Amino acid sequence: MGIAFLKGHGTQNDFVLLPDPDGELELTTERVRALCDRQRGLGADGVLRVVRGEALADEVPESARSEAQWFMDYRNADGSIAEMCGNGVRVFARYLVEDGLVARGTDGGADFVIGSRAGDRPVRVNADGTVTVQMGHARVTGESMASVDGLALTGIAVDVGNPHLVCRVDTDLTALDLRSEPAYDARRFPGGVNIEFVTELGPDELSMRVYERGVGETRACGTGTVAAAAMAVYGAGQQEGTRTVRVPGGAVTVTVGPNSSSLTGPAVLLARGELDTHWWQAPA
Ligand SMILES: N[C@@H](CCC[C@H](N)C(=O)O)C(=O)O
Repeated sequence: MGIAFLKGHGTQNDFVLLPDPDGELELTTERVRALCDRQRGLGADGVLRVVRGEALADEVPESARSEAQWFMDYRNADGSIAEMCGNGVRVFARYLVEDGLVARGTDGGADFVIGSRAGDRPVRVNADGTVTVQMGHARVTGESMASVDGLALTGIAVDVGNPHLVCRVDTDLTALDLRSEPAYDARRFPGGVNIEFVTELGPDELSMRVYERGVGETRACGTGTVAAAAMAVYGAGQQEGTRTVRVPGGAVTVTVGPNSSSLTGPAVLLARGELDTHWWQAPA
């Protein structure tokens, strides 16, 4: 028997899911990198290990211990661990419901909680397959600088469980060269940072590109869209507000309040199969 996997994406931020209810898989950096590699692996921006909360209790910091039945063990494509993934958690939630690991209610939707290293995230899998996630407080923690493609930008630092630097861009967003990592203040972000480039398209609509920590440019970043909406809503002097955030891979809806935020968007499962056990032992 090989090792079960699924492939999914949320606004084209794509993931390999590894169902591992009892926490038996040894998810090494090498294996994550090989799985995510688009030539020698399945190809993905990250890996979502689907594990029961009780099975992972010893591996997660005390602050992230959860009573939730399922825990999202998230890894970036370079093998690093991140606290949270807003697109990944939607795909993770949809998998649990589609495979009957969480039951739907009479309205066809399902409400439950998923544990993550950033804390518990209540989710609703809607009857139409979209997913709404309560993303917690998007906390603005100050300002910092980034530079990319010859542009020096001032950004707003936003903590969505993981770190973000949201930079407003007045020039054509599609022309930005994000093939290499933007420069940022490593003293301010010693663990690295996800950097969003954002243009306001109208009072309720943003356009965003992102360079993700541990991955590179991706076609979407859920936590990044929450950070971008927080920048726009709070920056407009509002306590709460809703924004459509357009990214290269689609669009999501984000609502930001004084101490809370929510993210609604698509979650797609497109394939499932088995990894070869020989490859898993020594990914080539
Ligand atoms: N794609 C994710 C964010 C994944 C983690 C991030 N790269 C980090 O290192 O913090 C999302 O949809 O939020």
